[in-house]
Amino acid sequence: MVNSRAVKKRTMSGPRPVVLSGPSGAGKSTLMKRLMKDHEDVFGFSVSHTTRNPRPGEEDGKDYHFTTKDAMEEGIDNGEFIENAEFSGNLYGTSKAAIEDVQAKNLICILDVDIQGVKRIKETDLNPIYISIQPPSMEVLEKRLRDRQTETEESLQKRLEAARIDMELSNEPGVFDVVIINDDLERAYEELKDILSDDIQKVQEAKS
Ligand SMILES: Nc1ncnc2c1ncn2[C@@H]1O[C@H](COP(=O)(O)OP(=O)(O)OP(=O)(O)O)[C@@H](O)[C@H]1O
Ligand SMILES: Nc1nc2c(ncn2[C@@H]2O[C@H](COP(=O)(O)O)[C@@H](O)[C@H]2O)c(=O)[nH]1
Repeated sequence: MVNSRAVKKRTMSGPRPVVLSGPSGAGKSTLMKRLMKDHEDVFGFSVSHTTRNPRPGEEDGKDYHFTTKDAMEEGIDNGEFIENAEFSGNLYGTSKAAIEDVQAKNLICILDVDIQGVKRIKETDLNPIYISIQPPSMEVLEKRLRDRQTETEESLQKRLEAARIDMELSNEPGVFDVVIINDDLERAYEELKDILSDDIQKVQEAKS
């Protein structure tokens, strides 16, 4: 892991993208939504494709592009995705268009992907900042996932199994630039904001 100063570099082509990863239920969406709400016109979300069913309140085209396995596989075969992975029995993927849509607006592109996505993005020239959001423990993670009431018992067990692998890999040197333990939400959010503060300021200055 390098210090946060070292990850505050930017690509020449515009704001450097941010990859948020970490176990399902660790708090990625919670932190990301707050970051985007508090910094309007700074961040843009890379809307992934998925074959899973929408949860109550999720909007097609905003939270995900909800699609079928056949359509997604066709898109993958046509080279429309920079990465894709199977997670908890469903396909997920980042389309090139999802990233281009954000970059065209000169916003910091945020990608929310699992650990497989992280590995695949490392094979591309996207050059994002890699941030892992981790829960304080497996017990806390399981409680958060159960309390969220979005998973069947089968899906929950698959997610916990994936989380064990994720938690091990996230500690390997060089995988992530920064690992944030999301125990106290306020503290985790302050840490995330601090890591991105230079990038946020540069986008704000460019717009003023
Ligand atoms: N620091 C925290 N303390 C307590 N609860 C939290 C904290 N952070 C997030 N939560 C809660 O934990 C649950 C999981 O959070 P969230 O949905 O943001 O996780 P996620 O990492 O985005 O999961 P997924 O990858 O499945 O989308 C939510 O109900 C959220 O309100
Ligand atoms: N490799 C990818 N992983 C993705 C993508 N979009 C989301 N995800 C990850 O999937 C799990 C489960 O998400 P959920 O919304 O069903 O709870 C989570 O870890 C996400 O980070 C993607 O495009 N590629």
